[in-house]
Amino acid sequence: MKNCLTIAGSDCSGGAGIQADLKTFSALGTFGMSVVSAVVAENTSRVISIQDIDVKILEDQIDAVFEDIEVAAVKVGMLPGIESMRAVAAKLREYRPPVIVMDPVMVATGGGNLMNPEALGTLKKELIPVVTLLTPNIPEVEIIAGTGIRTQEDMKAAAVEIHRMGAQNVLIKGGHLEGEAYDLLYDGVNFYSFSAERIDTKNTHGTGCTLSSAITANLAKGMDMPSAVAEAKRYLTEAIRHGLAIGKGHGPTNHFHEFYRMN
Ligand SMILES: Nc1ncnc2c1ncn2[C@@H]1O[C@H](COP(=O)(O)OP(=O)(O)OP(=O)(O)O)[C@@H](O)[C@H]1O
Ligand SMILES: Cc1ncc(CO)c(N)n1
Repeated sequence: MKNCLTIAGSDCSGGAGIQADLKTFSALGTFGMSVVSAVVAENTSRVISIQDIDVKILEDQIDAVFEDIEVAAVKVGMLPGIESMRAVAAKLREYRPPVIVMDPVMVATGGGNLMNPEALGTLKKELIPVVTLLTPNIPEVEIIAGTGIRTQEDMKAAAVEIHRMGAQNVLIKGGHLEGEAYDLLYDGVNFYSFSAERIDTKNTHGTGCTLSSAITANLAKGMDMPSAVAEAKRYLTEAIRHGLAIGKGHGPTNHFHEFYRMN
């Protein structure tokens, strides 16, 4: 079995963050481990408050995993500010895991800032250059690349720009655009399109976390990048289709739908 590590925030309501990542890692047959970067008091409707984890114990958690266990792939999710970004970037440079997938989480589905906007420069300078794959949504692309995104051509241009910043691969998620659920992968040479039907639901809490951790698990299992993304998207689409009407706001994705188990 391959071992996957998520470095991310805790969502006490279980739909996003490390909780979504660990459920996905398990559902896809990998062994999941987690380093907590922040504790977020949130639910399907709102973010109440956030406590950043002290940098020392953030670093110690990463050391605890890497000094003892072989890590096939790392997923990085919410990093709340400059200090946590610097610490994680330094540890990733030190331990050099074979795969690093980063979801540059900025805002929760139900609203609420999860990243200090002042950390944008650190994200660009220290983290983007070390990642195997960056998986921004449209608003995150607009902030990172500094351009408005309305069309698939805009997505292509922004993917090239983010690749230039140092990300080996870029997957721009089109969930925030209208029409089909269209995502675009760029590996520095080729573009790959991934389309799925848009499911009419408000239960989309944790979709981004689920997709990036599914890609991480698939890469850990040895798939190439386009296959890992295609399979993860298939998993996610079914997890949304069977999404759970839990809570009063955006319910979570469902990791135990029959479709995926049977396939
Ligand atoms: N209603 C939907 N039906 C099908 N696929 C969807 C739907 N909404 C989003 N997706 C897909 O879910 C993935 C996540 O996309 P999105 O752009 O919503 O990311 P995100 O904003 O980072 O997610 P999160 O809500 O977790 O923050 C993408 O593959 C996107 O195409
Ligand atoms: C902890 C955490 N990470 C990521 C997201 C993105 O939806 C969230 N809502 N909460």
